[in-house]
Amino acid sequence: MSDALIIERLRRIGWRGNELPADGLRLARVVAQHRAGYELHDGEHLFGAQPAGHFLKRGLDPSERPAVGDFVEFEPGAPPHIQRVLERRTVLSRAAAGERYERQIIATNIDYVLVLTGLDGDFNAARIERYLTLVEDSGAQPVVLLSKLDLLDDAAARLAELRARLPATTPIHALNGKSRDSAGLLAPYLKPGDSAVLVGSSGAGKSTLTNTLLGTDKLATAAVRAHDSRGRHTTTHRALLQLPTGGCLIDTPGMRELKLTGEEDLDLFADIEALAETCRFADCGHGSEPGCAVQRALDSGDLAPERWRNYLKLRDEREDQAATLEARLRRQRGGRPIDRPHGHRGQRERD
Ligand SMILES: Nc1nc2c(ncn2[C@@H]2O[C@H](COP(=O)(O)OP(=O)(O)OP(=O)(O)O)[C@@H](O)[C@H]2O)c(=O)[nH]1
Ligand SMILES: [Zn+2]
Repeated sequence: MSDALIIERLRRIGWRGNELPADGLRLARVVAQHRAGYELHDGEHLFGAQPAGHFLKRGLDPSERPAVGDFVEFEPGAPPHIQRVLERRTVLSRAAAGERYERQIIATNIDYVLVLTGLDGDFNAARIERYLTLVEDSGAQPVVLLSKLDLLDDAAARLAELRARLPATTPIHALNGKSRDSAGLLAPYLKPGDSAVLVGSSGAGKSTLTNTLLGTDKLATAAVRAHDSRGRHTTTHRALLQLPTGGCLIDTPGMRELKLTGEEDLDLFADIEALAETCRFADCGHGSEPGCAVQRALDSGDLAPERWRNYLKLRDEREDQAATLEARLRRQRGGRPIDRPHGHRGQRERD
């Protein structure tokens, strides 16, 4: 097979390089990771592969191992062995569950993260904000999609609420996931060579929209359904979908239950942080302290209680993760406490 054809196939699944590997190695993209190994795609075929021995060394930073979305060099064989991970363009990650603080990669080399929420009863602007926090710093561009527009008489109020909360640079599209028009609307995010992931809670309409993007009919929706042991319907795993627009959609189960990494900025809540800076006491708990700017703003209605709760939740999550990290560092240092820069006690009036 000619190099030109190999390159053309790799372009279809998002490869942007120019040079094919030498030394008998070949290029492919990681589209799934299982306990038993990896699934790779070369733009034409899907096949299994194993990581080379050096990826299994204890103590290796997990982020150095192949992850979904990676372009990798592999040695053909039975089975093929992944030798090297190419440099990542973007990295979506989250805090790994468990007692050790670790970043876990969800997907790499993603250009657009399509955050899907139903405009119906499921609508929750705070949750959308949390999803966006996860995308921040990944290098990928978030796009907010609101499905089930056709079920609402008037979505203007919900759209306005969301527009006011999100950064002006974040696109928001309300759509009907069942309508062909939606494929046209989203085409700019699914151009040839671009990779997108679709995230959103169960029932938001991910499968419906995916089928619309694929241009397949209702039959296909049924075909991708399966029943798990508890009889619930689940979406069977189709790791990489090549779309008619030339882009590809990576569907990874890891995107389904997103958790914050503790490393994101609280940028979306910069106004609240600025407000809290104006409390009389520097270490104000924003409860019943005199001169609390947050309580004042809540009383006057300048700060919506829901937004304040959402901010606290996000902050607590980050603090939990920081505490876990600190405990680990302390264990590593043989139990000695770590100097804390903000270790003051009691109330300290601002000067
Ligand atoms: N009217 C209307 N119904 C929609 C729309 N999008 C999805 N639905 C319906 O909402 C229900 C859930 O949609 P799915 O596509 O299965 O949702 P999902 O996000 O894939 O859900 P999981 O597979 O559980 O993760 C289905 O009955 C769809 O037909 C929409 O834009 N308009
Ligand atoms: Zn306060």
